[in-house]
Amino acid sequence: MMESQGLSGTYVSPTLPPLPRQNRVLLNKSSVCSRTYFVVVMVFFHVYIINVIALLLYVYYNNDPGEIGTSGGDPMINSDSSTHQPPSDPHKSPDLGSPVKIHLPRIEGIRVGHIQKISLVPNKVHKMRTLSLKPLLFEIPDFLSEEECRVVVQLAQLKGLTESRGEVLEQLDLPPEEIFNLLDLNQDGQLQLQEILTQSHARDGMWLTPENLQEIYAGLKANPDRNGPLSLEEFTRLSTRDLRRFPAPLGVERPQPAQNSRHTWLYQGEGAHRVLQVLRNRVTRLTQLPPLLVELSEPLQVVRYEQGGHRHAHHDSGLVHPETACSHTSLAVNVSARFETPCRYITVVFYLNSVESGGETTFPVADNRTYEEKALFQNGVNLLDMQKSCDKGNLRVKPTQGSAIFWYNHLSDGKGWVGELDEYSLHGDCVLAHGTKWVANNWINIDPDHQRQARYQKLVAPQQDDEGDSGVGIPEQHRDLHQDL
Ligand SMILES: O=C(O)CCC(=O)C(=O)O
Ligand SMILES: [Fe+2]
Repeated sequence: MMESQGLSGTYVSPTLPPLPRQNRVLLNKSSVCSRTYFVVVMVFFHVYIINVIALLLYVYYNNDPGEIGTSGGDPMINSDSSTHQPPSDPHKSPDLGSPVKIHLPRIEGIRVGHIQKISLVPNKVHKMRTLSLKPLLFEIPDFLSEEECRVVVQLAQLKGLTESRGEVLEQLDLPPEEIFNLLDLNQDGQLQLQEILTQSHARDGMWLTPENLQEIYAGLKANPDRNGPLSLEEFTRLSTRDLRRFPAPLGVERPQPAQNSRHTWLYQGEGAHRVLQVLRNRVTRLTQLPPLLVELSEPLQVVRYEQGGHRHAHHDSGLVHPETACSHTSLAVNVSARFETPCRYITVVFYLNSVESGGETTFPVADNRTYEEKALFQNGVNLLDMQKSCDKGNLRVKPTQGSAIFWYNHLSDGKGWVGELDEYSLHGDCVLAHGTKWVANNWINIDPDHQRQARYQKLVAPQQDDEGDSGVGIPEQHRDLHQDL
């Protein structure tokens, strides 16, 4: 009884005889235990507090107002949840010496046929329709007024149009070793499948026909591992015959001029014709991109096609690869990359007149379940060839005066910046059956390498850079109401 009192009680009556030694030891042990318990609890408590503080700091720095390349907060005010809000990510830009948060707004397509109301000009509501999700492609009827279309065409005529580079048929009279060497991008002495596939993305410089590529592709597939690589010896055996320039098919002796178009470039910056400046601002509102990114992009390209004119399927932008640099940033940032590509995040096409027959812009693989190079050349059909296969593509847009279409040539990188080339953005321009077709291309150039873009901006637009908001935030008056119907 006494023992149990001594063990469990905190105070021991002074009138009671001293506790046996063993019990005293037990008492001491008990107080040590409670101290240890207290220390452990305190340690946990502190760790918990530190975690909470770290979390708060993380949230704080992730919500810091952006600098270069940011949209400056809510990029697009939308009536419902259809607005894409890319997750934020703090990027360090050593050249700018400050953490930079990048949010490129990206308009959501929701589903094919979805219509959003957009406010682009005062007292007018435009309806923007989703044409495809892969690529993310929209059509905006009446984007330009008849008068604006007329002014753009006349300004182009005033400036003068030059012959667009035709696609020529020419036998390649280079020795196979040299062709092999040109194709061997990584210079490892072997041809990998990826190196051949890369060729099919090439734009104007395309110099092998799809048939040539198919032949080499078949050779790679025929190799024991079914995927190449090809040695020079194997390549020589395979392709010494009939290497021709794109897009003339083998056996064609006297091809028609393939493109039959003329073009010019119209500057849209300060001092340019009011209509051109207005159109540029409208594109900024449409895309919701930071104005500076739009301002620093290529001028407006105006193209006139005559009867028979067309453009084979191509990508407007290039593959994102460590070996490639963007044309617009390469000089400014002095990079020494092996290849240069126009980094066109977005293409906006304005139709300046209506076309009766032919001349559609076509997206051969839009919304296909998968994208496979070899699916472009199947059953004797070459989906890249607009002279033969225009009607075989998945989607065609008829040019209607004043309409605009726009699409993203790149995917998002998942952090709010420009990611990989969207291969589904492959498009071409069908043969114009008769008459004339006038279009304008507004390309928005953004380097997928954010640091290169930031350095470029710092160089070409230093004032805006120093102003804090970098001139790339969306001005209040540019914020649109995008409303889904
Ligand atoms: O004219 C068209 O419809 C599209 C033109 C085009 O894709 C281009 O010039 O890159
Ligand atoms: Fe194009």
